Amino acid sequence: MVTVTDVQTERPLVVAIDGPSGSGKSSTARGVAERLGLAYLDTGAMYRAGAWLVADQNLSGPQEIAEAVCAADIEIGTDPGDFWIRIDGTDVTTAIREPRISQAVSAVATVQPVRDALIDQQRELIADAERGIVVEGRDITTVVAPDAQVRVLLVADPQARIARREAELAGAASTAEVTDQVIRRDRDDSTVAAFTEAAEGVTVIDSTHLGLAEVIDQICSLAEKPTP
Ligand SMILES: Nc1ncnc2c1ncn2[C@@H]1O[C@H](COP(=O)(O)OP(=O)(O)OP(=O)(O)O)[C@@H](O)[C@H]1O
Ligand SMILES: Nc1ccn([C@H]2C[C@H](O)[C@@H](COP(=O)(O)O)O2)c(=O)n1
Repeated sequence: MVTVTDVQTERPLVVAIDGPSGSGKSSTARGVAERLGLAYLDTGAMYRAGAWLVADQNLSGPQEIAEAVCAADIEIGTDPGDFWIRIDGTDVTTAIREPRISQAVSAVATVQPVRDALIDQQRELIADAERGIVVEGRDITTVVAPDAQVRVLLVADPQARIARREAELAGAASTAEVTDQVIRRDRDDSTVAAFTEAAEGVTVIDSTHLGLAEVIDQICSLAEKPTP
């Protein structure tokens, strides 16, 4: 296996991708990781696993949520071709994508002790990725890995993001529910993570009128000339 390193520092390559809901972060990050032979970390899935646990145990309030999620054992796969996630030994790979979890996840992701615990774990996973990694979420370019050699804010118009999510859910949620999952969720999530504007040094890619392959091409081009 070839190891992708930043030639100037010999650090394994880290590609950080942030953006609002439905902008294409997961699909793009997986595609970049597959093309460059890197690992892939879906940090949103970790918050979703926490939300699944909170729903499963019928918990409420920041204190109960923090106690349960911070004590939980979250294991996550980093192979872009074989994603899985477990919490306390239960496989929740499929369950975390249910609309009820999308609706509830911000209430977990906005609890600061939960963020602190998951950010620590995310940094450990990045440090362990010897062949380099693509990491996507809301605070990767700013908090989790601000020293990543490639930092991208992936955006798209709200109408495009809602339409993409509606197409993906294929009637499983109403337009009002999808709009809530995209617009209200971004509003809540942006109270704890800065993904509505690019931080200094972060490249903005607007995917509104770009196909998935074009976005992957653009990020792979950035990876060919990473910031030291
Ligand atoms: N450039 C693109 N053009 C058209 N459709 C796209 C593009 N990128 C992603 N999609 C589609 O849009 C939908 C949302 O993409 P994806 O799940 O990758 O977004 P996301 O930013 O990770 O969303 P979330 O943060 O809500 O999980 C998927 O159905 C995906 O196939
Ligand atoms: N780094 C991150 C990643 C995700 N979140 C929150 C925001 C989302 O509502 C939720 C699920 O993420 P998704 O799977 O939709 O990308 O997790 C966050 O706060 N920070």
